[in-house]
Amino acid sequence: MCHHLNLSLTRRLVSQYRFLSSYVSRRKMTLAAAGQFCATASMAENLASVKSLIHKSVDMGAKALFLPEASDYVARSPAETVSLAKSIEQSEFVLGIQEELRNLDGPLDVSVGIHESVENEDRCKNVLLWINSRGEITQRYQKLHLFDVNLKHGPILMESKSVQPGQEVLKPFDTCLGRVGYAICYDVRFPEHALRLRTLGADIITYPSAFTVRTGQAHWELLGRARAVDTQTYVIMPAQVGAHDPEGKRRSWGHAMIIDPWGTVLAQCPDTDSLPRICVADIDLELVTKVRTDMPLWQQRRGVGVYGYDV
Ligand SMILES: O=C(O)CNC(=O)[C@H](CS)NC(=O)CCC(=O)C(=O)O
Repeated sequence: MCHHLNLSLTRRLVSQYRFLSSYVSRRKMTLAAAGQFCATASMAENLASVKSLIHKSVDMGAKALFLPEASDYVARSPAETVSLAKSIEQSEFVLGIQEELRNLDGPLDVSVGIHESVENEDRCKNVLLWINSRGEITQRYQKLHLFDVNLKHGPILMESKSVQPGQEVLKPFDTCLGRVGYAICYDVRFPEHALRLRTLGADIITYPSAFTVRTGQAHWELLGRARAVDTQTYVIMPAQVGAHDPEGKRRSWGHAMIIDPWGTVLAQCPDTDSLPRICVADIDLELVTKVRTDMPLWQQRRGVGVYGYDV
């Protein structure tokens, strides 16, 4: 009797396990990595950090690595920011990443934030590039919203002193993970931008950042999760961390993270040191579809007649 019971229980468990594992393995999931490190004013140093993140990502089986804003350098003044800027074709930092990707074993795509110089202009551009596994630059976005703030207890930063703003939203583009929408750092505070990316087809939005410690403590995770829940997309937030100069005048918040379309933080880097790190999570496009089907926000929006504008 007892023997019988155990046998049928075992059978039931085995068949349940078979069902579940076939269900799980049928779902196509692709591993994404979000990078965190501390860029200095030395492009060569930063390239070395980024190369180590590229290798960590491949070792862990990730198919794309998302790097922070200003991965090429974080300068000590607006004047230095402009003077270090290069054209994309002449940036040894970008050329170094392209070459590294061409020589890898596994295929890896990279999203990376850099500065781009503009000929005969006294300001540069803050841009985000997609570099595919063959080392080709296939997408370029220029930061739309510039971080000009003057908080009573700090920070005071005037990004527009050294940077020209972009003029258009970049249409989300296909990648091995899904359709990616591009935005940078301070852009995360503008929900209209995220909503527009979703309307244009994004499954994933990335906000590569160098958030200040003060604003990061108060808003970083809140904003990332809010944009994920607003748009029902994955949100990938690569981040600069720690002190960028020896005096520690400029520090970044860190906490690189990957958030799913339900708002769950799937992975996060610690801020206990400034070592180059990645956190990884599976991108599951079926979850994107499920969240959107269960709660069809985009069929329920009221649009221009009610809000005064469409997203
Ligand atoms: O200066 C560079 O080279 C790279 N760019 C940045 O670090 C930018 C502009 S100063 N930082 C931000 O946008 C922080 C936003 C932020 O912290 C917030 O929204 O609270």
